[in-house]
Amino acid sequence: MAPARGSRAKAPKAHHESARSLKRKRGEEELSSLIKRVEELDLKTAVKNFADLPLSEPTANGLSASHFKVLTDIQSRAIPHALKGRDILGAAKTGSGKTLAFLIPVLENLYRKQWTEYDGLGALILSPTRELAIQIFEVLRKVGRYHAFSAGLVIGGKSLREEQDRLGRMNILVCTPGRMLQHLDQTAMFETHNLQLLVMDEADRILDMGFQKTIDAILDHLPKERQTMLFSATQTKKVSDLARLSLTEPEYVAVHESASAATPSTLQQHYVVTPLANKLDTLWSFIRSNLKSKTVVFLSSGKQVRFVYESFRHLQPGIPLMHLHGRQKQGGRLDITTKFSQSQHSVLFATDVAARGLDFPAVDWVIQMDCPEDADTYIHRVGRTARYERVGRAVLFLDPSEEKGMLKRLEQKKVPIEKINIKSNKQQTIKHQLQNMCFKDPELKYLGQKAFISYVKSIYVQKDKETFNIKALPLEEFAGSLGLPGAPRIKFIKGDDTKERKNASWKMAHLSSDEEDSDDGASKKKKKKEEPQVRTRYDRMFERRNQDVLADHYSKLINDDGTLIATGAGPGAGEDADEDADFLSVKRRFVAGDEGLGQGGDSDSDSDSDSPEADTATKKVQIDGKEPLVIDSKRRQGTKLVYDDDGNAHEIYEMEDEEQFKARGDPNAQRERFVAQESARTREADIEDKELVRAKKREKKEKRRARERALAEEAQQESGEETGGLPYVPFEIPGSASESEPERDAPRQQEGPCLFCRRSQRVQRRRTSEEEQGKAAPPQIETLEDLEALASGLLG
Ligand SMILES: Nc1ncnc2c1ncn2[C@@H]1O[C@H](COP(=O)(O)OP(=O)(O)OP(=O)(O)O)[C@@H](O)[C@H]1O
Repeated sequence: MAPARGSRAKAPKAHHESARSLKRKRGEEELSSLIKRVEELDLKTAVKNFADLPLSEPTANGLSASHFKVLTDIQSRAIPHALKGRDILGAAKTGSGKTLAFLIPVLENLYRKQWTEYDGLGALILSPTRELAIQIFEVLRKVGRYHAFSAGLVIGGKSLREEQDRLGRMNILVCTPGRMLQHLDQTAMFETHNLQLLVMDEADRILDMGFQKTIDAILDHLPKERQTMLFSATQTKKVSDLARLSLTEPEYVAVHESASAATPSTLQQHYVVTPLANKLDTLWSFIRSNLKSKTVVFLSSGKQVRFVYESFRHLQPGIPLMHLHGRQKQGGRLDITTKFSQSQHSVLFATDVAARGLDFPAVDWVIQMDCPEDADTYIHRVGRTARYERVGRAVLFLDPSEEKGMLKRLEQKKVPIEKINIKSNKQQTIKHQLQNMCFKDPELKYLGQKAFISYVKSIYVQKDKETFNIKALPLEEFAGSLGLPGAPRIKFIKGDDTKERKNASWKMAHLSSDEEDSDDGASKKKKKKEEPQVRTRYDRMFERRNQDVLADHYSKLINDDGTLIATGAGPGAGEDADEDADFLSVKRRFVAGDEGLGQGGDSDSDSDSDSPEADTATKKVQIDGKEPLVIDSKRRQGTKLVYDDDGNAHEIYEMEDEEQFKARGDPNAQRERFVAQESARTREADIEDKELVRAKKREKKEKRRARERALAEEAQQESGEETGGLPYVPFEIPGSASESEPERDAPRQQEGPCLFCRRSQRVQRRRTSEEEQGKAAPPQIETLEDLEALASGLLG
């Protein structure tokens, strides 16, 4: 008998459905088996290989595709506890693999809970710096590539609006604290009530005073019932911190606690005693003798970094130089970290923004030109070399006054360090070249002055007075070593604010300007408020360069009458002066013979600058030893001059000899003729001007149209990609290796982003198979935009 109509069509559908339910069943069985294996995991037996851990298929595949096979000590000790949902306090030496120790549990614990986009934010990973957040995100992308979770990077640098749109659908976020709090406070659709895991990398830094308020505010937004994991090479065990985090019976995993040293055994550590005034020479000599190395040089502030970088660049040591500090633009910072990572031989001058967590491959040397504020900072800085079983060398430069105190601190923290001497035949001096360069280049001199001030400031605010003694430092010689003709004068303010600053951690004070995340916004606002409202063009000119940091040397050239030029010193004196006036005020002294900007006089009172009278004061400027030029701002009225072919200046209308004028005829007729001529000239000029305005408008319009056309084309291309392009997706939906496999999350794939996910899976599968066959390399992330595009692309 022939089958009834329609039954033939129904048969494959029924078959398909039963295959699907079979697969779903198999998926469920695998999941419950995984859950059981985790429950039964024996915490006493050390796990050696990732293959021996109860891990989901997507994580296992991600690890093997990233060539991770054997666990490091911290991973083997921490991951089993973390898989069971325990709170973790993880401490292990630098470069020992802490990142995977928290990323694997994050992926696995969400996977076992069958986390989907509808469940919202499942895990929050906090990093103290943007660079580290980016690095963590990249590792997450690598090992999590076969998972279906959406992951995002929230580190600022983009408009809040752009990030807001995506946040609501993220499962895992890697972020810096400041930006995170901004979203928690301002993004309406951003819910955190479901959060399962909170991770703090470099936890001791995140929990220290610099971030205290921000972290407390973030914690207020998070549910108390959650798993919390803290990791650092210098872990906090402070009870108060643990209480703040509501940890429940945390497992303290400190793998190297009983080790004889707090630093990797493959790291050779030395120090040289080099007087402050010789440090630059020593650094230069070191770089010149290590042109085939990769070196990170740590300095105490962004201004120091800029000065050393710029001056060494002028001197051309014969090796690529790079610099990294918190004041650089985000894109630039990422470029530099990428370039340095890829370089074989180069020198990176950096502030402590690069001290923690950054995993630059194959760094040979870490040089600490400026003494670190404490032993923990030392440990993190040297940790940029000798990572994961590689060898590395570190040298600390110490002024004789710092030697005793610092060695004591290092010994207390179990840091083995040996003294070495500089070979005298290798020591070169660049003092004279620097002086010459600073003399010729006011910009460089300005940087040198700023570097000097920021260094002195950094020493002044140090808490450890046993190591840092500002009175013992030869500041005049130090200024000379930077190429400056004398030490910029600095006056230390006594008062409540200074006291507060003195008691604060230097790192905090320093990082507040270096890191986007520090909460220095309020103080910036305050400074803005204090700016004097009326400032003349001359005030601004004088503030622009060199005026706030002038030396004794210059003051000797000032006239005996000591005529004072009062300008906006103190809180209102422009951005840079603001910073220095935070707790140090710079005595203003105007300079004679200072690259054409010389002035005379001395300002004894900072309040001079704040008073509006300062703007109308008489200014006396002396240029290259010539007679002082007196500028009375009350009578400052410009005269327009024209120059003839010989370069002589004339007023526009100069008086003619009266007799000659009368000889030319009736004065009234001459006047009328003159007026008529001038009116005709004005009309002509008017027509030209109007034509010019029209041409400019046309040009503007053209440009706008071109922009619109480009945007339209871009949009077209984008929509083309939506249907046929290859968007890259970091994570794959588990269990979807073939279309016929059960689709655990089938319903969600039918809506909005799910369509994208399915296509992405195909793309990802294609890429993966290509990668496996060695046909295609994983896409290179070159800019922050690439990286952010990954996160946004994932969410469609
Ligand atoms: N199991 C592993 N097998 C091989 N390499 C690993 C393993 N785990 C981590 N690594 C590698 O070791 C290096 C250091 O890892 P990671 O950056 O996680 O160290 P860390 O302990 O967080 O260092 P820091 O304290 O400086 O932040 C990285 O290059 C990483 O790829």
